[in-house]
Amino acid sequence: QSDSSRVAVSKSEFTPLTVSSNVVVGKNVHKVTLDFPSPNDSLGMTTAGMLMVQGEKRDGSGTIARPYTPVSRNDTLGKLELIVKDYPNVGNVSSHICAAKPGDKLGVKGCFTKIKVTPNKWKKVGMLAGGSGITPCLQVAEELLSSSDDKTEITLIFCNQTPQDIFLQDHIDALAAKSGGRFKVHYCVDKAGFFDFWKGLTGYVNADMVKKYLPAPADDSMIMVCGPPPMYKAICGGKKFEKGKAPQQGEITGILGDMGFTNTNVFKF
Ligand SMILES: Cc1cc2nc3c(=O)[nH]c(=O)nc-3n(C[C@H](O)[C@H](O)[C@H](O)COP(=O)(O)OP(=O)(O)OC[C@H]3O[C@@H](n4cnc5c(N)ncnc54)[C@H](O)[C@@H]3O)c2cc1C
Repeated sequence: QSDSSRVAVSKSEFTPLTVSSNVVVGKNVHKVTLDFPSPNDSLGMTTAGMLMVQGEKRDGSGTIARPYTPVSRNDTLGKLELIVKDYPNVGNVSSHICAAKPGDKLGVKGCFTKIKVTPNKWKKVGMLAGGSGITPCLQVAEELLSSSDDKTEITLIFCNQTPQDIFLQDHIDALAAKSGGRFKVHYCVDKAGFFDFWKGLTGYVNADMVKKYLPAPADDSMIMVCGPPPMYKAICGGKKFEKGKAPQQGEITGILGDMGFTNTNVFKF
């Protein structure tokens, strides 16, 4: 962020930003770029952060907002980028964002920090991402890998339903390739089907995969989990939702709980 840079997005009210591009990057997955009012403006985010995006409800009954995770870097000037998975025919804000055309405006509020990530805070970080749950994991990996002082060993297991559903693979593989071994990636699919060429992991994430690829429970390690509710339930237990309160982490149960992980070394996005 340069001295003359201004934070473009307010934490207290929705700031309208103009869509400058909307590109399909996978099955029902879009990369949407939003321009800041000035090319010198910045996002003002502390990693790992998210922002709220407004959208029209599908039934036309008004506007609602949902959280999304910027995948552009904190120091990117003039724009922010989102990766959004559309739920066609059922989604509300996801469909609103994915249908946006260059020139359209989207209301954005934030950024809000979910967990502060700084270089060498942990020795090892494991990541379990399901589908669009890749976005916070990518944000954290990019932030740590961009620091020349950082030595964190990061291992990601990126889960999708089938090999065709995997998106951003080129981007993720390129990050790993230039990380000097600091960032390792394993792809896992529920079903490889007739994809004989599939060389990755198959089936839902299990204890053997966690033991083999991710850090063991330790004070200087952290496992980050982001995916759909059934994935949280199986891997670490769901987040705790109470009316009128921000979502809480909830107890660590499931595969990670059985392996001795606790809230000190697991974070649910
Ligand atoms: C901290 C945080 C960060 C997030 N970051 C991102 C991000 O970077 N990119 C992104 O794409 N999403 C992200 N999400 C999810 C996002 O906030 C919305 O929940 C999602 O886009 C669906 O919102 P919606 O308004 O379209 O659908 P909703 O109105 O919430 O749901 C409508 C219907 O859509 C279907 N649906 C919604 N979600 C799912 C799901 N996960 N699996 C299957 N069906 C579903 C269901 O049928 C549901 O009844 C994040 C969530 C959190 C909590």
